[in-house]
Amino acid sequence: MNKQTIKIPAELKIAAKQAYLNAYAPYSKFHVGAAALTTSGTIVQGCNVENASYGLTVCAERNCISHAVIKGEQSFQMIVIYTEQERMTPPCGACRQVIAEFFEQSAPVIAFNHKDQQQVWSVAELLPDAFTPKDLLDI
Ligand SMILES: O=c1ccn([C@H]2C[C@H](O)[C@@H](CO)O2)c(=O)[nH]1
Ligand SMILES: [Zn+2]
Repeated sequence: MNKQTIKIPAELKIAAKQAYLNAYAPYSKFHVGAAALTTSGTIVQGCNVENASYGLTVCAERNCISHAVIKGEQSFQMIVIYTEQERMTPPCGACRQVIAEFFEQSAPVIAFNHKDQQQVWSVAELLPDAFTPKDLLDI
């Protein structure tokens, strides 16, 4: 994965922005949209969904991946995360673990904002030496 040459489909960014509009974040007011491109080329969306019991909040990235799994998609090319923050929003630790379950180590995770600034990480950069299905092979 070359961060300079990675091609992000315009539709993927549009999908993340659209999901952002549905974020349910009355407590933090921190709205997040995500969209993932599956290996088969389809786009799935997610937004953060908070709860009055704060700890039950689910992030946009994990909702996006679960949404894909529900649709029968378990393999991905990339995921984009949209916020309207000056600082690009990286996935939290829980989301990094779930991303590592389904994405190649070299797959790009792209954060972008309303000014179309962006930051790209590989899955391996976000979660080096991740615990993944390969670590369960001995049981
Ligand atoms: O990458 C991130 C970071 C945070 N959040 C959500 C969780 C919570 O609803 C709010 C503030 O943490 O933003 C996401 O959805 N994705
Ligand atoms: Zn998260």
